[in-house]
Amino acid sequence: MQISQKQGNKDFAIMLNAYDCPAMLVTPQYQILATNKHYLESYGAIDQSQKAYCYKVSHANDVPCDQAGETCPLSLASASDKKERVLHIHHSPHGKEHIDIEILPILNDKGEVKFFIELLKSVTQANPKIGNNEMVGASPAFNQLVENITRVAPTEASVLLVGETGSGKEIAAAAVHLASNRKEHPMVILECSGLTETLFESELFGHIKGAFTGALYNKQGLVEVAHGGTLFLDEIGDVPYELQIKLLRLIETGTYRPVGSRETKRSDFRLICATNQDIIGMVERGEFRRDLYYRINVFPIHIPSLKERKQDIPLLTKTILQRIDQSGQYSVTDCAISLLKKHDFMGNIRELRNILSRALVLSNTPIIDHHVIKTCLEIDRKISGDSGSTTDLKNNELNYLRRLIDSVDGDKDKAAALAGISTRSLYRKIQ
Ligand SMILES: Nc1ncnc2c1ncn2[C@@H]1O[C@H](COP(=O)(O)OP(=O)(O)OP(=O)(O)O)[C@@H](O)[C@H]1O
Repeated sequence: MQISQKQGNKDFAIMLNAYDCPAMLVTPQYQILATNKHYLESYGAIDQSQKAYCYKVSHANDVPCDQAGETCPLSLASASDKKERVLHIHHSPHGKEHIDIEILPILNDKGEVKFFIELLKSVTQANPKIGNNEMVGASPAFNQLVENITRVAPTEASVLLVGETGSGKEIAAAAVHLASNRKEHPMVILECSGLTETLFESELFGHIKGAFTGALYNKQGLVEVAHGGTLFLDEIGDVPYELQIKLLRLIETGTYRPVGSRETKRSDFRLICATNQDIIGMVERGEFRRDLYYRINVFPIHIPSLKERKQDIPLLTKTILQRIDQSGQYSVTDCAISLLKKHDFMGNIRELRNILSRALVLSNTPIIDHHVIKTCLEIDRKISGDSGSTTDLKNNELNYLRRLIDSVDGDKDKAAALAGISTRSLYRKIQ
């Protein structure tokens, strides 16, 4: 616990220790009067030789956040006289961090705000700097996403993640699960597209031996595995209409029957669904059950496309590069990043990842420059049939694919996956 000697306010400062997270006592003039023991453990002592202001300590700013064009929790709580909550990126001894801030105004008997208690909860599923597995980003669209995830995660509400392909729906589902009270239990994923009725049912509910031809053993369903944890249904819009009623029954009652069994089982899971389709349009066209839509759509979260968060491209590029090449020897030039920023990423972050995987193969040096990125982007356009078919481009593509195959020791399935094309197309192209 740290108390500003000049201000005293010891009683308030002692109270801060009752919070199980870092907390500080702040005046309406932004001055930090005290911090609790969790604050000290997480962020260290504040220099009290001069007045410590929250905007200086947490943001390294010289003016309050609202004067720097950001939301200021203090001014929000002053205006409402109520508890407020915002997501901020703080500077800390560990670098930049997403922090979920809760701020409580303390009023005197005249109803004037005397102090604020600021609670700071670190959001570990998001990272505004290069990170290992978490979602990274620092743009307003990304911060809004993190704020939504942080709010809904501790509740039991069903979440519907809506976003374009490759925009990060699965990683967002994992972030919700990891920030929930169910994080010690599994998150089970079912990819709903392309499943026949029998397969869907037996995957989800399990089956007993002899339930259908080929059912040689009893098989546990994913719903059972998800007990206590989270069930993530990816591409929910692809569940055939006839099967939607079974899903509805499961969600409404928490009960199900393994295929071929008369026994009714029960599972307690939190539901997260994802789609890249216009699911409301599907409801209106009668392709998706309205009752099921209302069940899965308790808390919808929009996953921004890369187009909506172009300013995250430099950070994402560096992070993804580090994740695909753990030797850490590769770097990207500013010119290459500018080129990436101009690209229209229809496949979003997955496309960015593919392009960077290709760049590693094509680059002759550990410095990935704009020439390499340009070639990777041109190959992409060529593969999707969207550009002039110059001989150069064809040769580039051929060279690239050959080097890609060499780099994975001749494994053509792996090379095709890296190039984002089918193995058949790969064979056709290298003939
Ligand atoms: N914010 C992020 N920070 C770092 N990597 C990310 C982020 N968002 C997505 N990715 C990466 O981008 C790739 C695609 O993400 P993900 O699989 O979650 O997308 P998706 O929307 O579920 O895709 P699909 O629509 O095909 O199911 C993954 O490699 C994932 O790790």
